[in-house]
Amino acid sequence: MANDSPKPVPSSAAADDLDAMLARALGKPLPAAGPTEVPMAEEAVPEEVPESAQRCGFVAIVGKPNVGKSTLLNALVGQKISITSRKAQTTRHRITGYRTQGTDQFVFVDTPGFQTRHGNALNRSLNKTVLGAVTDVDLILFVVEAGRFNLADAKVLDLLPKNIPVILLANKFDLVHRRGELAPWLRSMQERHAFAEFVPMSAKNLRDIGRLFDICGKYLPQQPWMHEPDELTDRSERFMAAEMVREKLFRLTGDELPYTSTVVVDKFELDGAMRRVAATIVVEREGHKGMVIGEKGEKLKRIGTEARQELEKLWDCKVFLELWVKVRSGWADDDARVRSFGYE
Ligand SMILES: Nc1nc2c(ncn2[C@@H]2O[C@H](COP(=O)(O)OP(=O)(O)OP(=O)(O)O)[C@@H](O)[C@H]2O)c(=O)[nH]1
Repeated sequence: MANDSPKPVPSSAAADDLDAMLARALGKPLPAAGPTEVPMAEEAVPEEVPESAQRCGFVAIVGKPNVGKSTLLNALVGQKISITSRKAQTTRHRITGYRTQGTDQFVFVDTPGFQTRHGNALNRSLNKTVLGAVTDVDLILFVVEAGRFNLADAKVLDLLPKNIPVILLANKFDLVHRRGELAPWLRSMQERHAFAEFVPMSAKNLRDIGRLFDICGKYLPQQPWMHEPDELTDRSERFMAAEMVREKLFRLTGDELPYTSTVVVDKFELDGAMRRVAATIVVEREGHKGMVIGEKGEKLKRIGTEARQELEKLWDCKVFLELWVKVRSGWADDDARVRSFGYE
């Protein structure tokens, strides 16, 4: 088993050694300092692969909030299927994305960042989702910010089963300017868990994503694919609509709006080639409603326009999107409400 024999880390790695080690882990050259945006992949349908040659497995992406899990999932799938924002706790559901490359089919499971700060019903539900996601997989990508590790990371690491290989994925490597300082960090990380491999990278760098595929491929068991090679996700269009509105909501309101605001799709209809969506943004207080609507309704209008444009791109059709805002105080503390809004 790969994680029975962690890679030895040089005991007194100088910056050069570390660079060489990182280069080996990543394949040369090291990532450029600035991140490059990952373009949406034009999904090429893979050539016929005989069933006997197919490999297929589950890969869970775990980590505390805001380390870049959703950015990574989107880049791996080659399409935006998970929303991202600077606001922690954007991902609230287990999202499965697929990617088929050559003989390999990867089934990726994205998880909400594990919540340690508040014990409300929403967070209890989120944490249960994380636990469910890591128990039955072939490989775990434990995502941290390169060079950093705190209590929140430690709590996630503690949850990981010992019998499944875990790759330490040191994300946001583009933000590390003194790579030499990573050596002691890496040593301390190896003491915390017998990681199968160490991958410093940037989820925003397409070349790093290619290398990550090569690294992960060898952990997939040999078995027939579970999905069509051009399938990308098991999430419904209705779900994607709610997620897209939620992303724009968080991006455009910044830190003013508490993360407990959510989006519920009230209507989803196919009208010829067009999709008609009506959704409600649910906030906890009257004051939050104003933040969402903005002066003369400008903010809400922008949220609607940006979400509509992204959905039109995603589905390649015209979208008619109607948005409402409602106040439901205390919903995130109420188990029944949390369930009624679609959380498991
Ligand atoms: N510089 C840099 N920023 C990154 C990288 N990966 C992600 N980010 C940024 O980090 C922020 C958080 O990314 P997300 O992908 O939403 O993080 P997450 O872990 O899914 O967050 P939760 O949904 O809260 O669990 C966003 O602003 C991303 O653009 C990276 O490799 N380099």
